[in-house]
Amino acid sequence: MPRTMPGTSDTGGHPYPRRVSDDGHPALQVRGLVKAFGPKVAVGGVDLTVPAGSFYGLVGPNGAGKTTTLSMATGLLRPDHGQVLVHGRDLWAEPLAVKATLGVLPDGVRLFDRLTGRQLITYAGLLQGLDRSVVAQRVEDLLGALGLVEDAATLVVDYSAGMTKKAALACALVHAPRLVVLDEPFESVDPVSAANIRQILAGYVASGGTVVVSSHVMDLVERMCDHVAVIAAGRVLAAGTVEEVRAGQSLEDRFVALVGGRATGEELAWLRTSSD
Ligand SMILES: Nc1ncnc2c1ncn2[C@@H]1O[C@H](COP(=O)(O)OP(=O)(O)OP(=O)(O)O)[C@@H](O)[C@H]1O
Repeated sequence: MPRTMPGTSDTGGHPYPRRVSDDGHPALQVRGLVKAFGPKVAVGGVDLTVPAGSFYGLVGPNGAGKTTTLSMATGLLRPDHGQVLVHGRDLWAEPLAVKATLGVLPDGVRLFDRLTGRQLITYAGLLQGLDRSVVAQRVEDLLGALGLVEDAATLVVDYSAGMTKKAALACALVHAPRLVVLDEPFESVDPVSAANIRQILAGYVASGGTVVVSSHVMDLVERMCDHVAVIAAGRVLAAGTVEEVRAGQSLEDRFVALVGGRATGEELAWLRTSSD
């Protein structure tokens, strides 16, 4: 069943204020993005249109180019070619102004991990130019929502992988951006925390925000997202609503059909312990 899009859904009762109506532009438009690392073409001409108010999944096998695409789409990595428009504004033409409207959870980027969790999120909010009292309130809200209150005074360097992910997510959300781009937000995160994060993101989308997530977990993307793009070898193989892309199959089956690459199981015969 198609999900109700923000703007038409009944969001009564949830704690997220409805955002100003969108400006008619997609939240994110990626046109002809290309990135090569030496001879390796990581992203070979990717086009994506992420409608405002959508929950958009980006899926693909290891090495498909998801992180490279999202890094270029969020101003972390300069494309060789192509254009990135965020709500109609050219990210690479006016990076500071556009980045202020973006929340980003990058994959594997070092945090200032000699700060405590509370300090790190506070620092992220202050860097975005928020008032100190606003930051203080939001930091406590985020620590509570993400289950980090007890560890708020612990140095981030001493956090587990999942706790670090949650602290980084809080940093991405503290300035209430219009678009959040999250690279593998659920990796290493326990099921209860993952459910809390999903709930936070669903509320954010219901209030008019836009979320882009990359994930390897097809079931999660199918349940959580209303749009999806399948990317492999640096190219988009399919994109659209989840219903369109899965075309009557489960998203996982469709993904395997599109991407291929299932091993036959014959390759590692030496690994079998029994001789028969
Ligand atoms: N800095 C780099 N230098 C050289 N090659 C790179 C670099 N970053 C990425 N690549 C290559 O580009 C390709 C795409 O990598 P990318 O990290 O974007 O894939 P991904 O889809 O995010 O993979 P995964 O699902 O495993 O995280 C891979 O072949 C990778 O080896």
